[in-house]
Amino acid sequence: MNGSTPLRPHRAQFDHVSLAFDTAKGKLQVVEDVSYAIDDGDFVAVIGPSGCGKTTMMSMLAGFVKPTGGRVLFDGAPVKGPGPERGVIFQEYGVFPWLTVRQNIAFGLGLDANRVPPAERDAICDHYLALMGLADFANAYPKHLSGGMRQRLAIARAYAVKPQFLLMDEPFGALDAQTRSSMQNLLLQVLATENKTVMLITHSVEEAIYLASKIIVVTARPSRIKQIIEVPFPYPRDESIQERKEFGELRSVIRELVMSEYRNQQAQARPVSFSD
Ligand SMILES: Nc1ncnc2c1ncn2[C@@H]1O[C@H](COP(=O)(O)OP(=O)(O)OP(=O)(O)O)[C@@H](O)[C@H]1O
Repeated sequence: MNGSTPLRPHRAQFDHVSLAFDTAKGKLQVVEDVSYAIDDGDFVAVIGPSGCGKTTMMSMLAGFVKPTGGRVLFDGAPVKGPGPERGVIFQEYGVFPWLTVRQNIAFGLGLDANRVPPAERDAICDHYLALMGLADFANAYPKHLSGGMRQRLAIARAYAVKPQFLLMDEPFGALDAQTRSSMQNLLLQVLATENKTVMLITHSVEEAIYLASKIIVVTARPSRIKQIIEVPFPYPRDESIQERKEFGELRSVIRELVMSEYRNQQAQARPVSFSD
Protein backbone atom coordinates (compact mmCIF):
# COMPACT_ATOMS: atom_id res chain seq x y z
CA MET A 1 0.00 0.00 0.00
CA ASN A 2 2.82 2.38 0.84
CA GLY A 3 4.30 2.53 -2.65
CA SER A 4 7.22 4.75 -1.64
CA THR A 5 8.96 1.99 0.30
CA PRO A 6 9.95 -0.95 -1.89
CA LEU A 7 9.93 -4.27 -0.06
CA ARG A 8 13.36 -5.72 0.40
CA PRO A 9 14.74 -8.30 2.77
CA HIS A 10 16.30 -7.04 5.99
CA ARG A 11 18.80 -8.60 8.34
CA ALA A 12 19.88 -7.48 11.77
CA GLN A 13 22.97 -8.77 13.43
CA PHE A 14 24.41 -8.50 16.90
CA ASP A 15 28.10 -9.20 16.52
CA HIS A 16 29.87 -9.68 19.86
CA VAL A 17 27.89 -6.76 21.23
CA SER A 18 28.56 -5.35 24.68
CA LEU A 19 27.29 -2.26 26.40
CA ALA A 20 28.31 -0.67 29.67
CA PHE A 21 26.67 2.48 30.99
CA ASP A 22 28.81 5.10 32.72
CA THR A 23 27.10 5.87 35.97
CA ALA A 24 28.01 7.96 39.00
CA LYS A 25 29.10 4.74 40.72
CA GLY A 26 31.20 3.44 37.84
CA LYS A 27 30.56 1.24 34.84
CA LEU A 28 27.39 -0.82 34.76
CA GLN A 29 27.79 -3.74 32.38
CA VAL A 30 24.37 -4.37 30.89
CA VAL A 31 25.00 -6.42 27.74
CA GLU A 32 28.01 -8.70 27.30
CA ASP A 33 29.30 -10.39 24.16
CA VAL A 34 25.96 -11.04 22.53
CA SER A 35 25.89 -12.48 19.00
CA TYR A 36 22.83 -13.49 17.00
CA ALA A 37 21.12 -12.63 13.76
CA ILE A 38 17.53 -11.77 12.96
CA ASP A 39 16.86 -12.76 9.36
CA ASP A 40 14.13 -11.57 7.06
CA GLY A 41 10.80 -13.05 8.13
CA ASP A 42 12.08 -14.17 11.55
CA PHE A 43 10.02 -13.51 14.63
CA VAL A 44 12.52 -13.37 17.46
CA ALA A 45 11.31 -13.12 21.05
CA VAL A 46 13.79 -12.13 23.75
CA ILE A 47 13.00 -13.26 27.26
CA GLY A 48 14.96 -12.92 30.48
CA PRO A 49 14.83 -11.58 34.02
CA SER A 50 13.65 -8.07 34.74
CA GLY A 51 16.41 -5.46 34.44
CA CYS A 52 18.82 -7.78 32.64
CA GLY A 53 19.31 -5.53 29.61
CA LYS A 54 16.67 -6.54 27.04
CA THR A 55 15.44 -3.01 26.35
CA THR A 56 19.03 -1.83 26.06
CA MET A 57 19.68 -4.56 23.49
CA MET A 58 16.66 -3.48 21.45
CA SER A 59 17.56 0.20 21.80
CA MET A 60 20.89 -0.49 20.10
CA LEU A 61 19.09 -1.97 17.09
CA ALA A 62 16.60 0.90 17.12
CA GLY A 63 19.57 3.28 17.01
CA PHE A 64 18.88 4.99 20.34
CA VAL A 65 22.12 3.88 22.02
CA LYS A 66 25.45 2.68 20.69
CA PRO A 67 27.29 -0.45 21.79
CA THR A 68 30.51 0.04 23.72
CA GLY A 69 31.89 -3.18 22.23
CA GLY A 70 31.16 -5.18 19.07
CA ARG A 71 28.81 -4.13 16.30
CA VAL A 72 25.08 -3.93 15.72
CA LEU A 73 24.47 -4.23 11.99
CA PHE A 74 21.34 -3.58 9.98
CA ASP A 75 21.51 -4.79 6.39
CA GLY A 76 25.24 -5.20 6.84
CA ALA A 77 25.99 -1.65 7.99
CA PRO A 78 26.49 -0.45 11.58
CA VAL A 79 23.34 1.13 13.01
CA LYS A 80 23.94 4.86 13.29
CA GLY A 81 20.52 6.03 14.45
CA PRO A 82 16.79 5.43 14.07
CA GLY A 83 15.44 4.79 10.55
CA PRO A 84 12.01 4.48 8.91
CA GLU A 85 12.54 0.83 8.02
CA ARG A 86 12.60 -0.03 11.74
CA GLY A 87 9.31 0.63 13.54
CA VAL A 88 9.50 0.79 17.31
CA ILE A 89 6.59 0.05 19.64
CA PHE A 90 7.20 0.46 23.34
CA GLN A 91 4.71 -0.17 26.09
CA GLU A 92 2.56 2.94 26.53
CA TYR A 93 4.45 4.51 23.69
CA GLY A 94 3.81 6.72 20.78
CA VAL A 95 0.36 8.25 20.95
CA PHE A 96 0.09 12.03 20.57
CA PRO A 97 -2.67 13.27 22.88
CA TRP A 98 -3.28 16.43 20.83
CA LEU A 99 -4.08 14.50 17.65
CA THR A 100 -7.23 12.50 16.91
CA VAL A 101 -7.04 8.76 16.36
CA ARG A 102 -7.02 9.22 12.57
CA GLN A 103 -4.41 11.98 12.75
CA ASN A 104 -2.24 9.81 14.96
CA ILE A 105 -2.31 6.98 12.42
CA ALA A 106 -1.65 9.43 9.57
CA PHE A 107 1.21 11.17 11.39
CA GLY A 108 4.14 9.11 10.10
CA LEU A 109 2.73 9.19 6.57
CA GLY A 110 3.28 12.95 6.47
CA LEU A 111 6.96 12.69 7.31
CA ASP A 112 9.46 12.88 4.46
CA ALA A 113 10.68 9.30 4.79
CA ASN A 114 7.19 7.83 4.40
CA ARG A 115 5.21 10.53 2.60
CA VAL A 116 2.35 9.26 0.43
CA PRO A 117 -0.34 11.09 -1.59
CA PRO A 118 -3.46 12.10 0.42
CA ALA A 119 -5.74 9.48 -1.16
CA GLU A 120 -3.28 6.72 -0.28
CA ARG A 121 -2.85 8.13 3.22
CA ASP A 122 -6.63 8.02 3.74
CA ALA A 123 -6.80 4.44 2.46
CA ILE A 124 -4.01 3.36 4.83
CA CYS A 125 -5.75 5.05 7.77
CA ASP A 126 -9.06 3.38 6.93
CA HIS A 127 -7.33 0.02 6.67
CA TYR A 128 -5.73 0.23 10.11
CA LEU A 129 -8.75 1.86 11.76
CA ALA A 130 -10.75 -1.19 10.65
CA LEU A 131 -8.03 -3.73 11.47
CA MET A 132 -7.54 -2.37 14.99
CA GLY A 133 -11.26 -1.96 15.68
CA LEU A 134 -10.92 1.81 15.99
CA ALA A 135 -13.13 2.94 13.09
CA ASP A 136 -15.85 4.28 15.38
CA PHE A 137 -13.27 6.38 17.21
CA ALA A 138 -11.50 7.88 14.19
CA ASN A 139 -12.21 11.43 15.30
CA ALA A 140 -11.83 10.88 19.04
CA TYR A 141 -8.81 12.01 21.03
CA PRO A 142 -6.66 9.46 22.88
CA LYS A 143 -7.92 10.58 26.29
CA HIS A 144 -11.33 9.19 25.35
CA LEU A 145 -9.91 5.73 24.60
CA SER A 146 -9.38 2.82 26.97
CA GLY A 147 -5.78 1.74 27.68
CA GLY A 148 -6.16 -1.21 25.32
CA MET A 149 -7.48 1.03 22.54
CA ARG A 150 -4.62 3.47 23.05
CA GLN A 151 -2.13 0.68 22.73
CA ARG A 152 -3.90 -0.55 19.58
CA LEU A 153 -3.60 2.99 18.27
CA ALA A 154 0.14 3.05 19.03
CA ILE A 155 0.48 -0.21 17.13
CA ALA A 156 -1.67 1.07 14.23
CA ARG A 157 0.55 4.15 13.99
CA ALA A 158 3.67 2.04 13.85
CA TYR A 159 2.16 -0.42 11.32
CA ALA A 160 0.81 2.39 9.07
CA VAL A 161 4.24 3.43 7.83
CA LYS A 162 4.78 -0.22 6.98
CA PRO A 163 8.11 -0.83 8.60
CA GLN A 164 9.20 -4.27 7.52
CA PHE A 165 11.15 -4.62 10.73
CA LEU A 166 9.22 -4.24 13.96
CA LEU A 167 10.89 -3.72 17.32
CA MET A 168 8.35 -4.36 20.06
CA ASP A 169 9.19 -3.90 23.73
CA GLU A 170 6.50 -5.45 25.92
CA PRO A 171 3.83 -4.04 23.60
CA PHE A 172 1.00 -5.95 25.26
CA GLY A 173 2.37 -6.00 28.81
CA ALA A 174 -0.10 -3.50 30.24
CA LEU A 175 -3.19 -5.04 28.67
CA ASP A 176 -5.76 -7.26 30.35
CA ALA A 177 -5.63 -10.94 29.40
CA GLN A 178 -8.52 -10.75 26.93
CA THR A 179 -7.19 -7.73 25.04
CA ARG A 180 -3.69 -9.13 25.14
CA SER A 181 -4.77 -12.32 23.49
CA SER A 182 -6.75 -10.46 20.80
CA MET A 183 -3.73 -8.22 20.13
CA GLN A 184 -1.50 -11.28 19.77
CA ASN A 185 -3.94 -12.77 17.27
CA LEU A 186 -4.11 -9.48 15.41
CA LEU A 187 -0.33 -9.38 15.19
CA LEU A 188 -0.29 -12.92 13.78
CA GLN A 189 -2.96 -11.82 11.30
CA VAL A 190 -0.91 -8.79 10.19
CA LEU A 191 2.19 -10.95 9.87
CA ALA A 192 0.27 -13.43 7.73
CA THR A 193 -0.68 -10.73 5.24
CA GLU A 194 2.41 -8.50 5.30
CA ASN A 195 5.99 -9.64 5.21
CA LYS A 196 7.51 -8.51 8.48
CA THR A 197 10.46 -9.29 10.66
CA VAL A 198 9.94 -8.89 14.37
CA MET A 199 12.03 -8.56 17.51
CA LEU A 200 9.76 -8.80 20.55
CA ILE A 201 10.69 -8.40 24.18
CA THR A 202 8.30 -10.13 26.52
CA HIS A 203 8.08 -11.47 30.04
CA SER A 204 5.48 -14.01 29.01
CA VAL A 205 6.78 -17.45 28.09
CA GLU A 206 3.39 -18.33 26.55
CA GLU A 207 3.42 -15.19 24.41
CA ALA A 208 6.95 -15.93 23.21
CA ILE A 209 6.07 -19.49 22.19
CA TYR A 210 2.72 -18.55 20.64
CA LEU A 211 4.15 -15.76 18.48
CA ALA A 212 7.84 -16.35 17.84
CA SER A 213 9.77 -18.52 15.45
CA LYS A 214 12.86 -18.25 17.62
CA ILE A 215 13.22 -17.51 21.33
CA ILE A 216 16.38 -16.04 22.79
CA VAL A 217 16.68 -16.61 26.51
CA VAL A 218 19.11 -14.15 28.07
CA THR A 219 20.89 -14.29 31.39
CA ALA A 220 20.55 -12.06 34.42
CA ARG A 221 22.50 -8.81 33.99
CA PRO A 222 24.72 -8.48 32.15
CA SER A 223 22.63 -9.97 29.34
CA ARG A 224 24.37 -12.86 27.65
CA ILE A 225 22.77 -15.48 25.49
CA LYS A 226 21.71 -18.42 27.59
CA GLN A 227 19.94 -20.41 24.92
CA ILE A 228 18.39 -19.95 21.49
CA ILE A 229 15.31 -22.10 20.92
CA GLU A 230 13.59 -22.73 17.59
CA VAL A 231 9.83 -22.87 18.05
CA PRO A 232 8.56 -25.96 16.21
CA PHE A 233 5.08 -24.70 15.26
CA PRO A 234 4.51 -23.61 11.64
CA TYR A 235 2.56 -20.46 10.73
CA PRO A 236 -0.28 -19.65 10.45
CA ARG A 237 -0.93 -20.36 14.11
CA ASP A 238 -4.06 -20.21 16.18
CA GLU A 239 -4.80 -20.60 19.86
CA SER A 240 -5.27 -24.36 19.56
CA ILE A 241 -1.48 -24.81 19.60
CA GLN A 242 -1.53 -23.68 23.22
CA GLU A 243 -3.37 -26.87 24.09
CA ARG A 244 -0.75 -29.09 22.51
CA LYS A 245 1.53 -31.28 24.56
CA GLU A 246 4.65 -29.87 22.83
CA PHE A 247 3.57 -26.35 23.76
CA GLY A 248 3.35 -27.34 27.43
CA GLU A 249 6.70 -29.10 27.30
CA LEU A 250 8.43 -26.13 25.69
CA ARG A 251 6.80 -23.81 28.24
CA SER A 252 8.27 -25.88 31.09
CA VAL A 253 11.74 -25.86 29.55
CA ILE A 254 11.76 -22.09 28.97
CA ARG A 255 10.19 -21.30 32.34
CA GLU A 256 12.97 -23.25 34.02
CA LEU A 257 15.64 -21.44 31.98
CA VAL A 258 14.22 -18.05 32.95
CA MET A 259 13.65 -19.01 36.58
CA SER A 260 17.21 -20.26 36.92
CA GLU A 261 18.37 -16.80 35.85
CA TYR A 262 16.11 -15.17 38.43
CA ARG A 263 17.71 -17.46 41.00
CA ASN A 264 21.17 -16.43 39.76
CA GLN A 265 20.17 -12.79 40.05
CA GLN A 266 19.06 -13.31 43.63
CA ALA A 267 22.13 -15.37 44.48
CA GLN A 268 24.35 -12.56 43.28
CA ALA A 269 22.53 -10.54 45.96
CA ARG A 270 23.56 -7.33 44.35
CA PRO A 271 20.66 -5.54 42.79
CA VAL A 272 23.04 -3.39 40.76
CA SER A 273 26.59 -4.58 40.06
CA PHE A 274 29.13 -1.88 39.30
CA SER A 275 32.77 -2.14 38.37
CA ASP A 276 35.36 0.54 37.73
N1 LIG B 1 20.78 5.23 30.30
C1 LIG B 1 21.10 4.43 31.32
N2 LIG B 1 22.07 4.77 32.19
C2 LIG B 1 22.41 3.95 33.22
N3 LIG B 1 21.82 2.76 33.45
C3 LIG B 1 20.84 2.36 32.62
C4 LIG B 1 20.43 3.17 31.51
N4 LIG B 1 19.43 2.52 30.86
C5 LIG B 1 19.23 1.37 31.52
N5 LIG B 1 20.08 1.28 32.58
C6 LIG B 1 20.19 0.14 33.50
O1 LIG B 1 20.51 -0.99 32.72
C7 LIG B 1 19.91 -2.16 33.26
C8 LIG B 1 19.14 -2.87 32.19
O2 LIG B 1 18.01 -2.10 31.82
P1 LIG B 1 17.01 -2.58 30.68
O3 LIG B 1 15.88 -1.59 30.67
O4 LIG B 1 17.74 -2.78 29.42
O5 LIG B 1 16.53 -3.99 31.25
P2 LIG B 1 15.29 -4.90 30.82
O6 LIG B 1 15.79 -6.28 30.75
O7 LIG B 1 14.65 -4.34 29.60
O8 LIG B 1 14.32 -4.71 32.07
P3 LIG B 1 12.73 -4.98 32.21
O9 LIG B 1 12.51 -6.40 31.79
O10 LIG B 1 12.46 -4.77 33.65
O11 LIG B 1 12.05 -3.98 31.31
C9 LIG B 1 19.06 -1.70 34.43
O12 LIG B 1 19.80 -1.90 35.63
C10 LIG B 1 18.89 -0.22 34.18
O13 LIG B 1 18.73 0.49 35.39
